[in-house]
Amino acid sequence: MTSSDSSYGRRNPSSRSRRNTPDRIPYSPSSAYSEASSVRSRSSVADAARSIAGAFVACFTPPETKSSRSFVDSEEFKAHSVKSDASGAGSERRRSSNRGIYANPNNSTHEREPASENFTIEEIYKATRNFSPSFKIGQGGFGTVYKGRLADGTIVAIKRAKKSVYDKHLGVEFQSEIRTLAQVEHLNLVKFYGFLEHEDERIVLVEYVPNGTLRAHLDCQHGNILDLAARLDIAIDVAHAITYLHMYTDHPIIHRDIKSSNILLTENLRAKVADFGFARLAADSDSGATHVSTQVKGTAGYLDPEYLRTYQLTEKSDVYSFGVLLVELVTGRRPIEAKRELKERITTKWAMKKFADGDALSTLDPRLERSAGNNLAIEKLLELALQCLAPRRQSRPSMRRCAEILWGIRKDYRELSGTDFRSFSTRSQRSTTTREE
Ligand SMILES: Nc1ncnc2c1ncn2[C@@H]1O[C@H](COP(=O)(O)OP(=O)(O)OP(=O)(O)O)[C@@H](O)[C@H]1O
Repeated sequence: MTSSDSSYGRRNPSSRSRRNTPDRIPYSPSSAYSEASSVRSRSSVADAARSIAGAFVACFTPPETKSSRSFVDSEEFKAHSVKSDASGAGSERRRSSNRGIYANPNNSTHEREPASENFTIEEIYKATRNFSPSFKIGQGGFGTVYKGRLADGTIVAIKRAKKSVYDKHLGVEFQSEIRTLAQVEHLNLVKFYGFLEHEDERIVLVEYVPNGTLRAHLDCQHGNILDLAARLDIAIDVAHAITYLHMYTDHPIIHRDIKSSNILLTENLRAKVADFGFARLAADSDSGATHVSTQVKGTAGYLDPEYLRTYQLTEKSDVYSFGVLLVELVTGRRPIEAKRELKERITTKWAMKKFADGDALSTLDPRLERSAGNNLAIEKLLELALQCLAPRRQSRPSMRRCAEILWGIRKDYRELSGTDFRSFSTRSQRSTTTREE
C-alpha cells in the first residue's frame, strides 16, 4: 500500500495463465524451502516451527514514509465524512462522455452505489481541486492517492495512475477484471467505486477509509497502541475479507498482496482490506487448475515460498501472507527488520523459532502487557501462524478455517480477560453485527 513496501510488478493482464517473458525482474528466493511437518500435535508444531524457521528468504523492505495529511484532515472533509461502514448518501445520476466503468452489485448495502455511477473527469478535478497537492494522502506503486469529496458529499480516495503503470497494464483485460472487482462487496473490503479513463488520465475511485493503515498503527504513528483485543478483531476482519474473496462465486479471487500496509482502519478500528492492484480471479475451482504466471507479484517478506518456487498461484498464497500478518500483529515488528541482528531479521523465522523453543511470550510486542489473556492468545496466534506459514500449501488451512480458529482464540481471550477487559466492551459494540456470534 505504501511506497515503503517493496512490491513487485503490478497487474499484468498479458501474462495471465500463460508463460510470457516477464516485463519485470521476478523475485527470486535466495534459499531453499524445507518440508512442513504436521502441525497437529504440540511436538510436531514445534518441529514444523523449526522447519519453517530455517527456510526464509533474505530480502529487504525500505522504511515507510509519511503521507501529507495536512489539508485533507481539515474540518472541510470531516464535516462530510462518509460513514465508515456504509458509503455515503444520495442518488444523483451522472452522465459522461468519458469511459467510466461501473458495476451493479445486487446485494449492495450502500445507500448510494458509487460503483454503479458514472464519474466524470470534471467531477474528479473538482473533488481534488485539480489534483492539488494539499489533497494528496499517499503515494504507491500505482500512483498518487488523493482524498476528494464528490458533489453529493461522498468522500472518496482517488487513485491517479502513473503513466508508466497505465501504459503497460490498463488494457482491455484489466478493464474486464475491474468490472468483476467492482462487484465485490464486503464490509471488510475497501469498496471499489469506479474507474475512469480520460485522455491521459487513468483514475480509480475507492471508498475512503479514514484511520490509516494497520502498519502505521503498529508503528504507533497515531499515538495509541493497538491492544491485543483490537489486533484480534483486526485479524478476524481480515480473515473474513479474504474468506469472502476466496469463496467468491465460482471464480475465487486471490488478493496476492495481503500485508499490514494494505489493511486500512476505520475510526472504530474495523479493518478493511485494500488494494486489488494485484488481485486476479483464480482458476476454475472444479478443474483444480492453478494459474501459472511468469512473474511473481507481491511484497517481499509476505511471499509464499511455494509460489516463488513454482509460479503456481492458489488461494493458499494469501493464507501464507496472512500467517506473516499474524506474526506482525503479535510482535508489532515488520516482516523484515533490516536493522536487527541477523537471527532476528526475518520476523517470522525468529518468532517461529521462539515458538518452537517454547518461548512464544518473548515475541510479544513489548508495548503490550503480559496478562493471562494475552499470553494464551499469542501462543495460539503463533500456532495458527505456523500452520499458515507451512512451506507446502496443502498443509496450510483454508482462510475460512483460519477465521474459525480465530473466533475460538477470541472467545477464550474474552473469557480469560474477564472483567479486566473493560475497554473491550466499548469497542465490541461496533463489531457484533457481522461476527460469528
Ligand atoms: N482507500 C483509501 N482510503 C484512505 N487512504 C488511502 C486509501 N487508499 C490508499 N490510501 C493511502 O494512500 C497510501 C498509498 O496507497 P496506494 O494504494 O496507492 O499504495 P499502492 O499503490 O498499493 O502501493 P504499493 O503498490 O507499494 O502497494 C496508503 O498508504 C494510504 O495512506
